[in-house]
Amino acid sequence: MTDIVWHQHEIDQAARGRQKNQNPVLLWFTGLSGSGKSTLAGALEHALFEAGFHTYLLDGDNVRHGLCKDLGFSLDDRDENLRRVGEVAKLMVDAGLVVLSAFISPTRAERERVRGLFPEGKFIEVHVSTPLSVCESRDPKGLYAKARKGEIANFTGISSPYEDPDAAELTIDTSKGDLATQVQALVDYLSALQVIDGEKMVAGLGI
Ligand SMILES: Nc1ncnc2c1ncn2[C@@H]1O[C@H](COP(=O)(O)OS(=O)(=O)O)[C@@H](OP(=O)(O)O)[C@H]1O
Ligand SMILES: Nc1ncnc2c1ncn2[C@@H]1O[C@H](COP(=O)(O)OP(=O)(O)O)[C@@H](O)[C@H]1O
Repeated sequence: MTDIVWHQHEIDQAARGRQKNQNPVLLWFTGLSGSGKSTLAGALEHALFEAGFHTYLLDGDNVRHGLCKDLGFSLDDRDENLRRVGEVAKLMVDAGLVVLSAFISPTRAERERVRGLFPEGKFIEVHVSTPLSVCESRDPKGLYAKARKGEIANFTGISSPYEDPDAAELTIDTSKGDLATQVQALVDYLSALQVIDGEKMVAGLGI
């Protein structure tokens, strides 16, 4: 590795962001299975896309069909899953995009490692803090029932740990309030940070 030297290209992240009228960042949604990560990230992406912003949503279930299909759910495999996703997200932010990611990402160390890939302010951690009891009662994929019966090993919240973030930029419990209000809170945060120009958002957010 010592013989490999970084090549600084002329077109950089700031230039790509300017071209797209946005300030590229990574919004990292973390929380239990069924907490609402994909729903929230998907609704926010929809609202941003409708307003003309340039986005990409990286979703755990989807990434595990390709880039990470060789990985399971041991803590080591999750670590490698999130290492790869962090690096891919970094490239996408560098490409000028507002990147959203929806991964359980159960440990503080994994999330802090991804945060460490970005300058201050570019990694926005969103803790989807919906309680385990609510996630388990939703059980949209029937996975909690299988985990309780011992048919799935290492299931987050049941037989594998989830560590709550200490200092997430935002915390959203989807068992309270409605989706439109939650998405509006995210949009307001991005506008305040000048990631996007909030004036461009379409009324109703497309929800
Ligand atoms: N053992 C176990 N534990 C947790 N989740 C499981 C497991 N097995 C399969 N699934 C399904 O995989 C989705 C989570 O994948 P992630 O890549 O987000 O997980 S991780 O960040 O690497 O921990 C998760 O998706 P979400 O429900 O969208 O969170 C589950 O559908
Ligand atoms: N903001 C929300 N408000 C109310 N219910 C929600 C919300 N987001 C998700 N849900 C419910 O929770 C279930 C799981 O959501 P999902 O986004 O798939 O979670 P995750 O990606 O964290 O596994 C959905 O099928 C839906 O019924």
